[in-house]
Amino acid sequence: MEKTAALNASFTSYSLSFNKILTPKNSMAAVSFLASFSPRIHSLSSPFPSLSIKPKRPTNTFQVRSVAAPTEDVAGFDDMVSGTRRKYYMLGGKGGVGKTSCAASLAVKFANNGHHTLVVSTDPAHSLSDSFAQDLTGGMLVQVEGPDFPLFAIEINPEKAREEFRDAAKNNGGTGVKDFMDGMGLGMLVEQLGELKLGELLDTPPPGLDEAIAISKVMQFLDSPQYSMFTRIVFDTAPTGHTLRLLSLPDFLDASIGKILKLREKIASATSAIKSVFGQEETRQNAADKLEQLRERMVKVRDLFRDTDSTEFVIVTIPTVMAVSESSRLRASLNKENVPVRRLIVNQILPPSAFDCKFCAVKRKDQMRALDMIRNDPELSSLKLIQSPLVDMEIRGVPALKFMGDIVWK
Ligand SMILES: Nc1ncnc2c1ncn2[C@@H]1O[C@H](COP(=O)(O)OP(=O)(O)OP(=O)(O)O)[C@@H](O)[C@H]1O
Repeated sequence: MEKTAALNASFTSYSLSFNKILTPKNSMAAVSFLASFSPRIHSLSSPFPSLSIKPKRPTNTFQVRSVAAPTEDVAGFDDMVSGTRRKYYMLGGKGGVGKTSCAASLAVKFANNGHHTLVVSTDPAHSLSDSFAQDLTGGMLVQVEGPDFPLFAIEINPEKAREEFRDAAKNNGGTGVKDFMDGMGLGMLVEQLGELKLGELLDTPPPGLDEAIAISKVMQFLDSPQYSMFTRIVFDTAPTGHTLRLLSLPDFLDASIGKILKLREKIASATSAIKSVFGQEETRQNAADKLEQLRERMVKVRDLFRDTDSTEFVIVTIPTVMAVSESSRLRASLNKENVPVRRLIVNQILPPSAFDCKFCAVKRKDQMRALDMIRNDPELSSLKLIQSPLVDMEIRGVPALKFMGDIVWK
């Protein structure tokens, strides 16, 4: 009992001193702020033993120290969790900054707040299974054990998605048709549509395609009534570069697939002999339908990213100049594409400490510089700034994710 109280007091001072800049002036306000949160924090059990050491000082006397001074907001979780209309949250940013940890912790928090939640990994290098410390592989919905309410996860296999596109496209007038047309002396027709670069498109699909298809596949099954119970969908997306390409991809694909279909029609009407290439009329029609469906789904993905009512892209970063610069570029691109962004998570911030070693002091200064950069960055300064501390253990498993979620998503 005594140990639990010590743990709670320690964690209370940990998380609050982290989130507030304490100066002699506001320390009393901080103490009452602290008191107002204590019931929620008391219910936490820390999966990080090393964070659960007894407090350095009693809460009401802990030394007030100016540690980090960013303009900090709470995430506005109440707003994120309210309502039963389906909402999509896409978490993205530079590689390794903590996208998966933030996405998984958000999913756990939604589920623990009564939402049927689905967390989707479209990152070709999946780490959801590692993050939840459960086997979620296989490209199917798998229930995550641990949260209070149903939480499902899916890791989409991008290679498989890419194959599907390749097959559908090939059946509808890809390289095979071009070769055939050349053989028939009808290459001119294909040349007229030369800018299509069909062979290239099919053999080396543009980057971002697999992720776009992965998202469209998820949307496809979410459209069916048997999955209508999911009210929160959290996407753990691929690193920035992929995301940016994905954003411009739907327009590109929309045009390309449209052209492929047009080519197919032209060729089919040019000669009935072409039928031998496409096979039976029925097969041809099926393949055409498939491609058309794919095109429609791409358009849906594009629209989903831009739907301010149901979707939000949350940028995750760390306090380094490189990561902040990349986040700024990501925000600018998302803005250009009209993708709604309201929140920026700055992950892995050094927790406050009364006595820094030399390394930590330098590191802290460095982080402060990056936080300053965010505050002065025209793309990032308007976003809600959510701080997430660097913890001294890996965030793995539902209890750890719950712990993280309760710090980040407030
Ligand atoms: N706040 C934190 N404190 C300590 N460790 C953290 C924190 N956030 C993330 N980590 C750790 O950093 C590593 C990378 O995190 P994560 O997989 O969430 O990043 P990611 O951005 O999804 O990476 P990738 O781009 O490779 O998919 C993991 O080992 C995770 O446990």
